[in-house]
Parts: sequence; structure tokens; C-alpha cells
Amino acid sequence: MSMIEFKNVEKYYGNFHALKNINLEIDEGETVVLIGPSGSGKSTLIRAVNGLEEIQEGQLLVNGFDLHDPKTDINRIRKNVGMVFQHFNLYDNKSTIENIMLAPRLVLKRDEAENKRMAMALLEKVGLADKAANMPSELSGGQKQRVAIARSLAMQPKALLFDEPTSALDPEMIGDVLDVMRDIAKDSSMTMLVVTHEMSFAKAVADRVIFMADGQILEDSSTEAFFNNPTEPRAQQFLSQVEHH
Ligand SMILES: Nc1ncnc2c1ncn2[C@@H]1O[C@H](COP(=O)(O)OP(=O)(O)OP(=O)(O)O)[C@@H](O)[C@H]1O
Repeated sequence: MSMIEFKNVEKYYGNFHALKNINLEIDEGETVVLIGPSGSGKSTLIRAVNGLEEIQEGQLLVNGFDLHDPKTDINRIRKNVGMVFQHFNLYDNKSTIENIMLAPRLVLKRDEAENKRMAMALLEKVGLADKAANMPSELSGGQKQRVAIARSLAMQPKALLFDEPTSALDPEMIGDVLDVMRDIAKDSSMTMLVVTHEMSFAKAVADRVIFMADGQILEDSSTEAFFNNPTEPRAQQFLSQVEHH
């Protein structure tokens, strides 16, 4: 079953045409990496999936619900689709474990003892069991991002969206975050859509690679086909630039 489906989607910011005739289907359990030059529309596309950007035309089905239909309850979609941002977006005045427990408490009304048990298990999973009581300001960027990932997992989403999760991190912090993401991708029921410039992650973890430029999808291939034999000249050019970077 497809978890995310774009059908002839168009997005404008005023007169600027940011997404042009996007057609894309992502199945349940797939890990898809979205790459492309700066300004090509990657963030816009991924943010549309949980309703952070409105689309103007076409259909966008998430977990079977059409986001462009006014009857669709966006909060219901967001319960099932987590998002991890470049700048973590943690609540700075709440401890690590409180950051993780907040949404399940408020949105899912999860029992407090169970909520705490699950939050601790998630901290363990991301390697931060000893930081439960710390405030975000006491954590490194990489640790903050792992808390943000644990926080989205606490809602037990069907899909996770990652918008350049390692772009704001010091190079030595990136590996730990990518390891956690790789671990999540192993869960065959989790759907992941990841915007990243980390080509080694894409090669090792993605089932598919999507290449965007100028608001269009120019290539949508298996990871192996994309890296061995990109058909689109702009994708070839992009790869040679990032690989020599
Ligand atoms: N809120 C906005 N209002 C107007 N234009 C916008 C807005 N957000 C994005 N854009 C424009 O839409 C285009 C696509 O932006 P987007 O952030 O989706 O690109 P991107 O591929 O994610 O880029 P980057 O890799 O630099 O993050 C850019 O030209 C950008 O300037």
C-alpha cells in the first residue's frame, strides 16, 4: 500500500512555482532519499507531506487521506507522520525526557507510567539514557537531534520525514545521528523520506533516490541505478559536485 502519494501536485509561493507537476508514490516501509541543488524544492515537498506547506493543485494522499481535501483532519495525519527538522525544534524549557513525553501525553493520552517507560526505552535506543534529566541547552547538537528523533518515535508514527537532519551539525556529530536513522530504517514497517546531502547514507540505507531540480522530479530510481548510472545530466553534474566536495 502506498503511504505517500503525490498526483500532479503544484505548489506556488505567490507567483513562484515551487513544485511542478509532482508525481510520486512511496510505499509503506520504504526508505527514500530526496536530493538536489539548493532551492530545488526538497523542503517544500517534504513539508507538504505533513501539511506544513499548502499545495494549490493536484492530490496529496498520506496514509490514504487527501491533504488537499478540506475535510481531512491534519492533526490526524500528523499523529501518523513524524517530522525531524534541521534545527531540532526541541522545547528548550523542558528536560530531554519531558520533550519526549509531551506529545504522547497530550495527544494520545498515554498512561503516565507507560509514557515514561517508553520514553526511557527510546532514550536508550538513541544512546542517551543518561541524559533523561538534562535540559536541551546541556546537550550537543548531535545529542539534541537524537532526542528529536526519539520524540518523533514516541508517537509511534507510520512514517518519518527528515528535513536535512544533519546539516546543522558539526562533522563529528553526524555519524551518531545517521546511525540512529539507519537503525530506524531497518524496521520494515517504517516509511522514511529523507532530505539529505549525505550521499554515503543514501547509498547505504535508501531503497530509492529522488533527484529534484527547479521544482521538478528529474529522476526517481533505485539507489543502485541512481548512483551507478544516473540518466539525467543534471543529476550527474550534482553528484560530481557533492562527491568532490
Ligand atoms: N515561504 C516561502 N516564500 C517564498 N518562496 C519560498 C518560500 N519557501 C521556499 N521558497 C522558495 O522555493 C524554492 C524551493 O525552496 P526549498 O526550501 O523547498 O528548496 P530546497 O531544495 O529545500 O533548498 P535547500 O537545499 O537550500 O534547503 C526556493 O527558490 C525558495 O526560495
